[in-house]
Amino acid sequence: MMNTTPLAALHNVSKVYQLGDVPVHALDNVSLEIAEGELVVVLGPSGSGKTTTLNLLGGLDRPTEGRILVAGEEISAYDDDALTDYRRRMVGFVFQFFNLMPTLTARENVEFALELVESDRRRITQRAEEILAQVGLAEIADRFPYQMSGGQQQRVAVARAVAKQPRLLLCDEPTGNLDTEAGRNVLETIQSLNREYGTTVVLVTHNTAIAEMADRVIRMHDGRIAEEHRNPAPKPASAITW
Ligand SMILES: Nc1ncnc2c1ncn2[C@@H]1O[C@H](COP(=O)(O)OP(=O)(O)OP(=O)(O)O)[C@@H](O)[C@H]1O
Repeated sequence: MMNTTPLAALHNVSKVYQLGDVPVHALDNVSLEIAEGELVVVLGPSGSGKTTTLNLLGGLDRPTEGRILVAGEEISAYDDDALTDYRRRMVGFVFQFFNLMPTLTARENVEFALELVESDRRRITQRAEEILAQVGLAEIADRFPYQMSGGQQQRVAVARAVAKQPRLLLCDEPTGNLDTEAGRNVLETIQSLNREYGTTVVLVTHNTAIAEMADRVIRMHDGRIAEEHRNPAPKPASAITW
């Protein structure tokens, strides 16, 4: 049984960016609930508000209007320090461009992220080892990013994001810079973390094929939710192609 209290909720959220004198309505009165353990794919054309939604959920930005609640915390009311603390405790991010530290190995990239939330050196080492094995990278843990394929780098980025066991994993176009096979591998990794650990995932993309792996699909258009449906039989990521 799914918990009925949503893990995350947007209530009548609007976001207006000011471009000089011109207001840009990135989100227009969006309401949305995300259940704990759900894997949600957000689709939509460029400029429809996908990244804005993700950034608001992740506490990288604040709404102009409306409320955002995550795990009972009203993050839209938080100041900068509280938001930083929220991101550290609750959120893992994966971006299109892997954003690994080029001078650190895969293992060190993961350990570096863990150091922000954990001080026990032994636990950091252990946890990094464990998560790299889980995403199938144990053998290349001591390589630097330039010694890895794009897909491997993105899996390190996923490992880094989930090492601290965040409640929410937010992925912005995680396969956008990868070929189909490497992209599929990354999606398999994300799906297995969702299935095995119940990590709630929100994945933003304009690749409609990826929607097949979702529990729920949300389509955005012009800063609004244009359509939303539950997927009765989500596909294993391994079966997706584009
Ligand atoms: N920091 C900002 N300053 C001004 N305008 C912004 C800013 N961020 C986003 N916007 C505008 O808000 C709207 C929504 O942008 P958003 O990035 O959320 O769309 P998106 O659906 O993620 O698009 P893409 O697929 O291209 O990433 C766009 O019109 C964009 O130009």
